[in-house]
Amino acid sequence: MNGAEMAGSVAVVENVWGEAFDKLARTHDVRWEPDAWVDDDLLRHTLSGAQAVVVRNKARMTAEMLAAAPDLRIVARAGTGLDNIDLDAADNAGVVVSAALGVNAMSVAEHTLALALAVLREIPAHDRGVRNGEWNRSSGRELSGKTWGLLGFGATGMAVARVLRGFDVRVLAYDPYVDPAAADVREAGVTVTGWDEVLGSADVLSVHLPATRETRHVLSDEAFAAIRPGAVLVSAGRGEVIDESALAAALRSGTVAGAGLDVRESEPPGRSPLDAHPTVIYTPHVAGLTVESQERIASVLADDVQAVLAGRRAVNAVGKHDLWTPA
Ligand SMILES: NC(=O)c1ccc[n+]([C@@H]2O[C@H](COP(=O)([O-])OP(=O)(O)OC[C@H]3O[C@@H](n4cnc5c(N)ncnc54)[C@H](O)[C@@H]3O)[C@@H](O)[C@H]2O)c1
Ligand SMILES: O=C(O)[C@H](O)CS(=O)(=O)O
Repeated sequence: MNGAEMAGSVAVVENVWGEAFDKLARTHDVRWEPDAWVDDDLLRHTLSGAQAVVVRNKARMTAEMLAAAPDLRIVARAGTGLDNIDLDAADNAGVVVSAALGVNAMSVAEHTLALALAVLREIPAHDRGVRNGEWNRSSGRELSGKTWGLLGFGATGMAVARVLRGFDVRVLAYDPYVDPAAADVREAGVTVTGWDEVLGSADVLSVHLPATRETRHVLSDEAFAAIRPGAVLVSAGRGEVIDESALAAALRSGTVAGAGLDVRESEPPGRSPLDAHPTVIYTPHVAGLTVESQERIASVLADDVQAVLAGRRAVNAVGKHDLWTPA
């Protein structure tokens, strides 16, 4: 197909991959600018004339950016968190926002378990030791028989609960927006309860909260003071939820025994007091990134982009419109 026959123009402004995106490029005029999110001017330039844009978690789709892209019909979010997209502005502009909600949840759940077990069994420290010629056979701690607390019981919290079925653990969850009587919640075998109970009971506390005005720094000095002493913390939602200075203090005092952090207050992070702590394990925001999840995400989003550009409804719309609605 030559440019004139293509079924619409698509700007890819962050690093996304998957076979379905490659297929989309055979029928649509796809402009790959994976670094365009870094600079607002470059992003604006890349969006000019685009009818669809594919973003991850960095490109800031603000009201101003949407206004600079008058041809835009759909913002396709290759992932879950929506903190970089002004949904109200997209709604007002008649633009569809499609997101792969829940599509990477099992990847996040497996990674959450991996981080918790790595902290409990001190795997990175042992690995470093053996490479340095040491043979330090100290005891780790079991997960069996313990209490796991989930902060946020949406798709990823629910997937963690599913993975935990293979372990002998009691699972508590804090999420005031879920109905404890809903069938999927009851079937998950999880007790949905209050903030204080989850904090005060959990031996492992995993965080699966989105970044919102309400969740910023909810894990503060005050919250760490309420945590069960010696708990392990895993952070797999958004870094802004945890006040990292408060976490560093909680690690120093021993309130928190160790932490597995996939997400950080700023990404990539600068040097941090957490770096010096031997029981802190980092991963670079990869909990949701697996070959399988990225293929699934590409598939659902490419379908939605194709649909909206052809005048059909998006299946994964998260805003007011599932069909482009010229403002
Ligand atoms: N580390 C990663 O790679 C990765 C991957 C996927 C998602 N995420 C992040 O994790 C977040 C959660 O993902 P998800 O798929 O479970 O999303 P989700 O929307 O399915 O679940 C989020 C849950 O948080 C709850 N919640 C919102 N505000 C709350 C509050 N103040 N207190 C308690 N609960 C609250 C909601 O009710 C919802 O049930 C996403 O928003 C995204 O930012 C990170
Ligand atoms: O929100 C998500 O889905 C994850 O944080 C992964 S990414 O899409 O933001 O990279």
